[in-house]
Amino acid sequence: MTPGVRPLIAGNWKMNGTLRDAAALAEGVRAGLEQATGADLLICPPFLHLHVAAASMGWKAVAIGGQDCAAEPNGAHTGDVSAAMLADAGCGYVILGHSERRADRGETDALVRAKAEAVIDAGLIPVVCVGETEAQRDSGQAEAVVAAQLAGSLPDGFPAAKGVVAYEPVWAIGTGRTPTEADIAAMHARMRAELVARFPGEGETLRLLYGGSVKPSNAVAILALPNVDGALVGGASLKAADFLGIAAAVPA
Ligand SMILES: O=C(CO)COP(=O)(O)O
Repeated sequence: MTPGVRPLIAGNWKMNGTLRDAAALAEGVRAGLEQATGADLLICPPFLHLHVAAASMGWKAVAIGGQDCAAEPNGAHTGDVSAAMLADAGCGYVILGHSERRADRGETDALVRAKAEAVIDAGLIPVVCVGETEAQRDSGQAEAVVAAQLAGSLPDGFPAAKGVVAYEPVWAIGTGRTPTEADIAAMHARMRAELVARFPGEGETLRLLYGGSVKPSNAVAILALPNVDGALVGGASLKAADFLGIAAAVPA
């Protein structure tokens, strides 16, 4: 953790569940909130489940986020959802540039940057994801790849003091594999250095999340690492007890 920075535990529900499931999961998270945690909590349901999750949450105990948004503010963009629509639905955050979108939808750093600008314009906080593939790590390029993604994906107007960046190694997502603690710490130190150089005076307190096979059993060790200011959780965020168990790894 970074001294003086309040950690963020974020759940990315991806494309899972029904409306009923979303309401029950949000309710489960809300009901377990007495569990002590020193972290802010964020859940990111599918678009169609945002409203029911926000309503079930009581709209404020836990922040709500989208998993993506359009780069354009409105207009003739069939099938897209704007940042302003997400704000209207109760969102405070938007995940951008997740590796599944970079891989499945061909999202480039430039598109992620344009989306981040749209999110900032709508008054929301971007959660920008970066991370190397296994081949890139094996060939010793991991830090260079992540540094380039950061440079290309973050707009100059990135609200670094309150913005969020998530390091999610592609090969650790949904696989049960994680980098060593030393590798996570080294990557987060490199990212912090890049961010401080680009956003002096603000990059120091930007929340740097780790994501990729985080679960209650490894959360204490990962969240204790320097420059790890929270977690972006996929599979384990679909069970309220597991998500809250990860949040409980942050000392109250
Ligand atoms: O992609 C992730 C969060 O955005 C991580 O997913 P898992 O926690 O399922 O590995």
